[in-house]
Amino acid sequence: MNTNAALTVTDVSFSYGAKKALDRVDFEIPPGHCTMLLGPNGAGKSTLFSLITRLYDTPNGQIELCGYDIKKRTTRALANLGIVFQQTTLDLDLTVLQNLRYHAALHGMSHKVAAQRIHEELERLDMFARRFEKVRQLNGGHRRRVEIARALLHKPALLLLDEPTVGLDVPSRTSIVDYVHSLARTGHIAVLWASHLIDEIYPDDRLIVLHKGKIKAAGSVDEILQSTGTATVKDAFFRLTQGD
Ligand SMILES: Nc1ncnc2c1ncn2[C@@H]1O[C@H](COP(=O)(O)OP(=O)(O)OP(=O)(O)O)[C@@H](O)[C@H]1O
Repeated sequence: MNTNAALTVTDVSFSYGAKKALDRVDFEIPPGHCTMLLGPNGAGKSTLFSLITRLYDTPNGQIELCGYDIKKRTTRALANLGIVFQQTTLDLDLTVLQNLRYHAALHGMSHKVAAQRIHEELERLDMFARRFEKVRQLNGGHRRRVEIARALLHKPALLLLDEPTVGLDVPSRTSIVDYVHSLARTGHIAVLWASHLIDEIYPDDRLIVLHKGKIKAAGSVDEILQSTGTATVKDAFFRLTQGD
């Protein structure tokens, strides 16, 4: 086991009644990389994210964030997590600054520390000049940037992204994909990114392919191409997600 892992998922299963959504799932997410979670519709990605964020209880198996069990040390564990959901969770009638201040307060940051962190993250995302604008006035790409800034305010070790580029135009999508990849590399943060879009994968990313609740493959892009005997991630994905 890698003791530096930001996230460790061990033997996790989950069912909705008789429907098994996750079946003995095991993996680790190391810092310094984007790990792309790929899976067709119904693979179990959202269920997995709901378990990691404690939206659902984990009845079987164990999930640890930076070594803290999310069931036994919930507060310590979740302090290491930043998340961007697929649907926006910003308050549209508050300004950018108000949304971020509110989040910082929930994380127990002092006003001074919050102001400094908000400044830093908005600057890095080129959004500082828009801090007094109401979120409702921002376009989709800018709203996403605010959500990423918010997820990073408390300096999490793991950033969880659930298809954050859905509905964005190509320039906004490209800038967010680039930004998050550089964040993983230079900030040495761990990123777990659920995506349907093969072109969001960079050559040095790690991949997890989930299909019908089971992990079909996990490793670097090269390892997965080699083990499947394919030339592209698209071909590897199709090969791994055919049948059961
Ligand atoms: N509330 C629920 N009740 C019953 N079954 C559910 C529920 N939520 C999800 N499922 C089933 O569990 C399985 C995994 O669903 P999940 O939403 O986690 O997949 P996903 O990979 O996120 O799919 P998508 O890419 O479409 O969002 C699917 O078979 C789905 O139909």
